[in-house]
Amino acid sequence: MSLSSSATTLRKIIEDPNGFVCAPGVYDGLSARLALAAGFETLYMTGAGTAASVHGHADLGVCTLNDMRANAEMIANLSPSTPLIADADTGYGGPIMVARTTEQYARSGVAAFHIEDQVQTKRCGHLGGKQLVDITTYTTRIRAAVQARKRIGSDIVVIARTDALQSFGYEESLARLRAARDAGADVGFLEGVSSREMCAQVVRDLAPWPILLNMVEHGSTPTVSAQEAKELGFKLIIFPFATLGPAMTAMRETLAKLKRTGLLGLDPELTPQMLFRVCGLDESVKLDAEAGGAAFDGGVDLQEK
Ligand SMILES: C[C@](O)(C(=O)O)[C@H](CC(=O)O)C(=O)O
Repeated sequence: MSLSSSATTLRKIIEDPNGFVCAPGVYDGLSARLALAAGFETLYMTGAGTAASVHGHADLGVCTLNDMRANAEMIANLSPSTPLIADADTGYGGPIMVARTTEQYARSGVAAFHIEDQVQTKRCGHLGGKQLVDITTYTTRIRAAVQARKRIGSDIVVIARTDALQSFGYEESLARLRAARDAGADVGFLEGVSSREMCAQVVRDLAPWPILLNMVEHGSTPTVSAQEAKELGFKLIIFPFATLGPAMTAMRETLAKLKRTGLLGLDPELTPQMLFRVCGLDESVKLDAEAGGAAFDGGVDLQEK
């Protein structure tokens, strides 16, 4: 399988007039395994989830290129044929760093990434008070990514995100996305779309350029389902909190129960074997045996005594 194959797969879906991508946000190996097991054909690596899980920090520009690349590489290689769209924040510096980000993501098996026009001390797009770089700096970032992609002969999909809506309004956001498109970006992403009308409008104003919808429930964007997004003309929809949100609720509830009762009270089917099976237990045991190893000859299930 060639290095760019999942990027090529994603490109084909985006170029297909009937193609549509619905990608749940994942932030670590287990959440990615669960999304794959649920049958999703594209994954999204959330930067907010990476900051929260890797560093225990808020989405405030805490993750470095190395943090993000390492997490993306691990996730992308759990199922190399499944395209992974990864957050690339601001590109982590000037044009030289944006080029490094592009090359490293491509070589790590990432199929697509988004770069935005916030300042380096960025924040989650659904927080207030965002500060932006000017349009020239933004298009320089996009150009650096597009040129790097071409230089290494990768199909990695460059998604141009603008955060300009909150401070500068729709027309400026449109101008920024048009400039990014002219600089060679493959997909547009208007962060924090604030109404359904605007959803339809941004798709129309930039047609036939493919547009991504970022579905952050309880953020700045009205709740739109994957089906509705498709009907509105979006080509891709990501749900950054698809696994982080429910994980947080479940962990909180179980921890409170442990504190209260001294027990977890987990579902009976949640055995260690079941958890590890989600994480490739059987494939690993098979691999060992096929190589002539005998470590798991007796299996891994508990024997009745
Ligand atoms: C898409 C995003 O960049 C992410 O990190 O997943 C975030 C999501 C969030 O924190 O609400 C963003 O929209 O900025």
